[in-house]
Amino acid sequence: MTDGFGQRLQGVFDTRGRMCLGIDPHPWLLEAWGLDDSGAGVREFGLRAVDAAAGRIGVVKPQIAFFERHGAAGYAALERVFAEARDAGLLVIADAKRGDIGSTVDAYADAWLGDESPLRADAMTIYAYQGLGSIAGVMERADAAGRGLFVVAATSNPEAAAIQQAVLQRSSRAGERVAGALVAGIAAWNAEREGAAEQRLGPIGAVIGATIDPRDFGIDTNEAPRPGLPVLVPGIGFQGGELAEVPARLGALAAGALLTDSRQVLQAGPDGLADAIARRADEIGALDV
Ligand SMILES: O=C(O)c1cc(=O)[nH]c(=O)n1[C@@H]1O[C@H](COP(=O)(O)O)[C@@H](O)[C@H]1O
Repeated sequence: MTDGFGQRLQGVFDTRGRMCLGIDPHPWLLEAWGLDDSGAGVREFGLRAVDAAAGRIGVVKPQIAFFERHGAAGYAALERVFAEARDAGLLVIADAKRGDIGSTVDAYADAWLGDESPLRADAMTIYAYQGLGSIAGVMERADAAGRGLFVVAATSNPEAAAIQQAVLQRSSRAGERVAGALVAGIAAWNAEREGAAEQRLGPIGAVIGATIDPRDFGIDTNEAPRPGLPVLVPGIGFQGGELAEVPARLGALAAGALLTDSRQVLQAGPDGLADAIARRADEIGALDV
């Protein structure tokens, strides 16, 4: 049986550290890198980013939106970038942020997590605002395939708080905040799986931004879930999140933290990127988690 996503992510933490490079080919970055804003441009950008990450860190997170802007050519570029990343031994998180009724979201899972899909990644980002039950099938599929999910919980953008801090009315978790209930629900799902007791990290994780305090979102940071919860932490650097504050803010959840940085590192340009990644990875490696 193949290792689960949680075990593979833990293996990366132990050997390559906790940095994830976000691959976000913004038009202004393409220009700064001397590349066209085209399918060929985003492919070249993605391949150079993978090349710079390989051997230095363990995870990359292509932001699908910037490839999707180029239609079929953008998707062809993504397939190449994913394949190169896999060949380089990097874990790939497809930042696709999908969500819908269960039967539709299952098809998204086929696209991003299916063994035969050319777009298969090791994990994807997903929304559960149509109910955690709407992604129950995807959680099962991901786990069965040794892949993972990062469920959007408490995001880095300030305008998200109104919805993510709202208090649930009708649910077995009535009275809890949306983000806190999602995190608790995921942790409970991870814990109920067969073999969970032996695993340090579960397959289903949460997105918790570096710019916010998870306690404001009703997220329990005092008690470590068992198995541990993978936590994708965006928002450091360009969005103002302070790396040094992340361990204290996440508290008991810091053990599962994967810190992702896109623009601040990418703006070093193709020639400076490898050094910029190495510097950021060192800063992350020095954190007390
Ligand atoms: O899921 C994400 O990665 C994500 C969640 C979140 O709360 N905030 C957030 O910025 N992101 C993504 O993380 C990346 C952040 O990029 P930088 O701000 O350039 O580091 C973008 O691709 C965002 O779409």
